[in-house]
Formats: sequence, C-alpha cells, structure tokens
Amino acid sequence: MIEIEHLTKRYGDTIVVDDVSLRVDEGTITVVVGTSGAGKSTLLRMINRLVEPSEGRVLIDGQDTMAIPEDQLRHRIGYVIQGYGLFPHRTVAENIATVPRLLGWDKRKSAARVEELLDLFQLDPVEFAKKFPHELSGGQQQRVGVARALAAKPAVLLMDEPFGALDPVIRSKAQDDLVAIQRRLGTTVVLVTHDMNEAFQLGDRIAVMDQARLLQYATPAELLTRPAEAFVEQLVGTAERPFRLLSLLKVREALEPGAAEGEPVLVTDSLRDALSRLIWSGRETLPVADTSGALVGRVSVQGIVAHGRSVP
Ligand SMILES: Nc1ncnc2c1ncn2[C@@H]1O[C@H](COP(=O)(O)OP(=O)(O)OP(=O)(O)O)[C@@H](O)[C@H]1O
Repeated sequence: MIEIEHLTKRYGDTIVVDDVSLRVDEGTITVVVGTSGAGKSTLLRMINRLVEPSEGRVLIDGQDTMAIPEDQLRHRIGYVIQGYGLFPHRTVAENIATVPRLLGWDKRKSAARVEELLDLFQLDPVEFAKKFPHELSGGQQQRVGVARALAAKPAVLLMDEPFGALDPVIRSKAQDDLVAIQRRLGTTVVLVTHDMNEAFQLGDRIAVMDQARLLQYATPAELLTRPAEAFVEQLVGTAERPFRLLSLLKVREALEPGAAEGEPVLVTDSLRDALSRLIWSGRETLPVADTSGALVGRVSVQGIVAHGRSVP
C-alpha cells in the first residue's frame, strides 16, 4: 500500500504539486491523468524520491520513504518511463538483470529470473535474450522495459507514459498484458498518462490533476457519474460518457432470462462490446453464454441502453 500525505513540490515560487493526499491499495492500479504540466510526473517521482518533496511524506507499507536509503528504495520500486530507457549496448538479458546484478544476486538466480520474465512477456528466451535493444520492435522494447522494472520482484511499479510511443493496436495489447501480469503478480501500480481511454481501461482508481492540484480521486464509474468539478466532467468527455460506462460494466450485469437467436456473447464481455455486436448483427437480443459455453440467458439493446444512463 502507498500512502501519499500532503505532498507538495515547489520550484522557487512555483508550486507544481500542491498538497496532494491519496492512498493506493495493495495490488491495485491507480492512474494519474491530467493536462500537460499538471504535475503528474513530479507526483510520481516523489514516490521513489527521484524528486524530493518540499512538504509531506510517502509511506510504503507503513514505512516512511525518507527512512529508506535512496538506492534501496529504487530497488524496491520498479520504474518505467516512455522510451523505456534501455541500455543500448547491453543485451536484453543484461538489461533485465540490471537490478538483480546491483543487488548481488548470483548468476544462476539472475538467469532464471530473466528467463521467467521473458516467458511471462511472451518473448522466447532463446531468440531474445542475446539481442540488443535496437534489434527489437517498439512493442518488444516496451515489454523488456517493464520486465526490467519487475526483475527484482518490486511490490510497487511506477510507470510514466509507458505506452506513449506505441501504435494503437500494439498499445491496446500492451495494456491488456500489463493488467494480466499485474493481476498475476499482485504488484501495486501507479501509472501516469494523458490518455483518458488508457485511464479507463487500466485504472482501478483514477486521480485527476490540474494545475498542481488533485481534483478527484475515484473509481472510473464514480468519475463518470459523479464528477467533482466541471473540469473533471470535461476531461472525461461528455460525449463519451455512456460508452465509457458501458465498457466498465459486464454482460452479466444486464443479463435477462430467456433465449435469443444468434452467436452468443459471454457474461464476461463488456456491455459496450455486446451493444456493438447487437448493432452490427441487426438484432434486438443475443444469447449469453458463461465461460464454459453454457447458455445462461440473453441481453437486449434496450437493457444495455438502460445501463448507459447516469440516472441510478
Ligand atoms: N526541475 C524542475 N524545475 C522547475 N520546474 C519544473 C521542474 N520539473 C518540472 N517542473 C515544472 O513543473 C510542472 C509540472 O511538471 P510535470 O512534468 O510534473 O507535469 P506533467 O503533468 O507530468 O506534464 P506532462 O504531461 O506534460 O509530462 C511543469 O510546469 C514543469 O515545467
């Protein structure tokens, strides 16, 4: 768990982070969004003390980060930046083993960890371990960057625009992979982005910043239905609201009894995907199957549309 308490950063007379407090629960993803210059990266860097706070403190699992030596702190907290910061003259395996080497892990343990991570990120160790960063695609470099940050099994992973350089298709896959890996490892993630779609796709909670202040810290659904200020409402995108809401809800939440014709949707699909399928197939209803393939009911256009309305 990360507890941020009254964090403030000043450069001269300019306040770039103004009295921000928030708590990130263990094993969750918090996304920090906001306009350019809002103070997002500065807030993130105060967590691992790449930037020293002017006021306030950060506790990680109850321990004040000021009480942890800086090098130890950085080894305990993974950090991924846009462009991934891979060492160009080191191989993929050497890049991933950076922190284990600094921590003095023996060669065999390091090599086993590198192989485990390459497998986890679907990069065949035989093919990729000895490659250099310039021999990889952008998506592969991104995965190596995250693998490197996770090498010493940090409980906390900080990510600053980690998908910014990827094209939309690879970006979406990389986001899905991150969530899958994060759920599996139970890592606590704080991720900075200016992309609202990314925030809604990844965030268990979203922190909205503007001009150094934290305007709202809430679940994606709360941000949509109860924006704290006009700025939050605007940032969330008024035209997008119903669709964002539907993408957060699952078919199981709009399940109706009865049968229907057509190719079934899954209980675990989002209502947005189900509506898309309904519109495209020209049907008013579609059957719903559970994950074992058994039919459990149906969904209707009318039922889904009702879920996209903000009125409870
Ligand atoms: N070392 C520094 N000295 C002076 N001002 C700084 C320093 N670092 C950041 N700033 C200023 O602090 C403000 C917040 O910067 P920060 O990088 O945290 O914003 P951000 O929300 O991450 O922006 P972006 O999305 O554009 O990266 C900016 O106005 C920036 O110019």
